[in-house]
Amino acid sequence: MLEIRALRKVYEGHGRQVEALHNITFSVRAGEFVCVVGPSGCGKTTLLRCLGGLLPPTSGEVTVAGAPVAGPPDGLAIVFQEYGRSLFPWLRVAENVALPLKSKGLGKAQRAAIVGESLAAVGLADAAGAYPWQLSGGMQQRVAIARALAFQPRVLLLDEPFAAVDAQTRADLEDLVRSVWQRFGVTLLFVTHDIDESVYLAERVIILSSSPTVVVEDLAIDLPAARDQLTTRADPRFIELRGHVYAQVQKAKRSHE
Ligand SMILES: Nc1ncnc2c1ncn2[C@@H]1O[C@H](COP(=O)(O)OP(=O)(O)OP(=O)(O)O)[C@@H](O)[C@H]1O
Repeated sequence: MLEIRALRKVYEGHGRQVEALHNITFSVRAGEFVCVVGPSGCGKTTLLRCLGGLLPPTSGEVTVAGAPVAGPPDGLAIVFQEYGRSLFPWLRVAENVALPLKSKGLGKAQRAAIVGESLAAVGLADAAGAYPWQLSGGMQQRVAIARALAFQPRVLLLDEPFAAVDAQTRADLEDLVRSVWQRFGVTLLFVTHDIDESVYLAERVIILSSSPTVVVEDLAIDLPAARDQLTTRADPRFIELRGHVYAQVQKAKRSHE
């Protein structure tokens, strides 16, 4: 579903060059849940922007469902880290969630049904009439997830979506994203710098090095599909996997110092 081949991205400007991505190759099959983890500043956001068609690569190729990405691909939605800036404060929650449906040419009743279903999926059916600024940070991020779901994407990209919420809310949102993935069968690429989060969430973890950024390892997460914040995180296999990812990230950092 997602193919990234020899992707390189160099930012140029003000007389200097920053090579954010050196050479990235990996793919994500339809319906997979893959996390990308790597040290701060290694180019995770740059990678997602290239995938989402928001940024042209310097070289290499990115395809979504077989089609080369030249602009935002059909059927792809992105949830950003900064929920505060991604929702419109002058629109009510339901209106924010309805926004991506405008271009789909659906009738009013159909739009309302999809909005209601998406809000219910994130546990916010009661908040439809509220304004985003009346909600907590975690609730606002759930609205952003509902908006992405309303679009009924085949591919969902999430860029450190829980970085700005407290630990308890973060755990709830992690479980929400896994249940959404299981229920809607969407292909999901989730970027995080949090090693525990990547192992808890994904079926596969792509570990990136620091700059010049390459894929260090493509690791299958062979934990049971039913995950639980208490039992999964206490599972010896979880502890082994997170230890392995941690060591790889540390090694990747050291090799560039
Ligand atoms: N628009 C830009 N112009 C120039 N350099 C940029 C631009 N955007 C990002 N960079 C540089 O590219 C590198 C990768 O940035 P990016 O934001 O993709 O990393 P990241 O892994 O998402 O970082 P973090 O984990 O801190 O969010 C950094 O060195 C950053 O300074």
